[in-house]
Amino acid sequence: APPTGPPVETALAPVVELSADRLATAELMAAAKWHSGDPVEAPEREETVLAQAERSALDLDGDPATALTVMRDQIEANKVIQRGRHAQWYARPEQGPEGAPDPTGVRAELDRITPALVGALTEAGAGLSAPDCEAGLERNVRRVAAERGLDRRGRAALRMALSSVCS
Ligand SMILES: C=C(O[C@@H]1C=C(C(=O)O)C=C[C@H]1O)C(=O)O
Repeated sequence: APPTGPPVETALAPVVELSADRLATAELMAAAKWHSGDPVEAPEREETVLAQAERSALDLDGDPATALTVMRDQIEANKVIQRGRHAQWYARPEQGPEGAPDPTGVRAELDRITPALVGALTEAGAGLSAPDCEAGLERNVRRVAAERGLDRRGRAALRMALSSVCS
């Protein structure tokens, strides 16, 4: 008999929710860097995030290659949001952020999300190669986008962050 488990749509729910949580931090990081003048791209930090993702996958008996590929997409999507905000604020400084969030705190939040996201991917397991993976992913994207009121750019970034989840 084929293995039974939760429907892939259910298994993907935490993957999509944690990805949306992760993208929400891009707004804070964009504001932090707008104030500090630091560039959006922080290559050393990216290496740290990727190493943590790989380690989490190994610890959980998951698939490190999947964890790395998905996290690379998550990082790219995060930078798209940050660059979009910077372009907007450059063009219209009056729309710029009021506060200057502490980037250390934002990175601590990202460091909590990474193992949870890798755990959710690991839990989804064989569902990621199921024929209905893309459909289940898209239903979750629409639900989470509606729940959180994501705009077009936010939805596009969420899809980008998740583009390698199904294989
Ligand atoms: C979120 C940041 O900005 C970028 C995105 C990263 C990420 O998504 O983890 C990591 C480094 C930066 O290239 C950051 O600097 O921490």
